[in-house]
Amino acid sequence: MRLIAAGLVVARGTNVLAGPLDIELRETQALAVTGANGAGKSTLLRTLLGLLPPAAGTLSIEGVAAPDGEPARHLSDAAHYLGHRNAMKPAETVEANLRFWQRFLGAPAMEVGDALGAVGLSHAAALPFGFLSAGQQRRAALARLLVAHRPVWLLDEPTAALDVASQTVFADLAARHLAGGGIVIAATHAPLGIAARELRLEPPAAAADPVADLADVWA
Ligand SMILES: Nc1ncnc2c1ncn2[C@@H]1O[C@H](COP(=O)(O)OP(=O)(O)OP(=O)(O)O)[C@@H](O)[C@H]1O
Repeated sequence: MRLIAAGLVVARGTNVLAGPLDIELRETQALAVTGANGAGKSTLLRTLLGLLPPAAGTLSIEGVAAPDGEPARHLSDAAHYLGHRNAMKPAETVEANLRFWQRFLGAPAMEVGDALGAVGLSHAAALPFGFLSAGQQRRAALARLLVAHRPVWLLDEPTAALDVASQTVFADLAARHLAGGGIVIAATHAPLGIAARELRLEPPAAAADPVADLADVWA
C-alpha cells in the first residue's frame, strides 16, 4: 500500500492554508500533523479524504482494496475518518450506534461487543450515547475504527478529551493497526504515543485568516 500526496496545496475557498506538501506513506507508517490552531490540520485531513478539493496537487492510493473488493481509487475508499465530532446519534445506545456504523461501512472486523471491550466501555453498551462523558464518547468513536476494516485511519485530534489511561488505550490500538499493515495520519496537539513522522503546518498570516478578518470588521 502506498499513499501519495504530491504538491498538495490545501485551502478553504481562495484562502490557501498550507502547501505545497509532499507526503508518502506506506503500510505500518504514521504521520502526526501538528501546528497551531487554524494552521490547516483539519483542512488537510478533509482534503485527503476528498471532502474538500485541493487548490493544487494530486492524491493517490495504491495497492489496497475498497470494501467491495475492487482496487481503491480514492483514499475515501480505504479510510476511516474520525473528525472532531463523533458522528454518533445521542439518543441511540452506544451499541446501536456502532452496529449502524458496522453495517454502513461494510468490511466488518471486530464484533461490536469486543470493540467496546477494547476501549473499556463494555458497561456502557446499553446507554444512550448522549449519556456518556466527553472522554467516553471519544472512546466509543474510537471503537468505530475497530468494527469495520479500513487500512488508513485519518484522525482529527483522536485523543482530545481522553484521560491518560485512555490515551494509552488509543496508542495501543493505533500501534496494533500499524503493525497489521495500516497507515495512520493524525492531527494532534499532543504526543500520540506511537512512532510517527511529524508534518508541522505553519500558522497562516493573521491577515489571511477569514475569521481574523471578520474580527477586524466587528472590532
Ligand atoms: N467551513 C469553513 N469555511 C471557511 N473557512 C474555514 C472553515 N473551517 C475552517 N476554516 C478556516 O480554515 C483555517 C484552518 O482551519 P482548520 O480547522 O483546518 O485548522 P486546524 O489546524 O485544524 O485548527 P485547530 O488546531 O484549531 O483544530 C482557519 O483559518 C479557519 O478559520
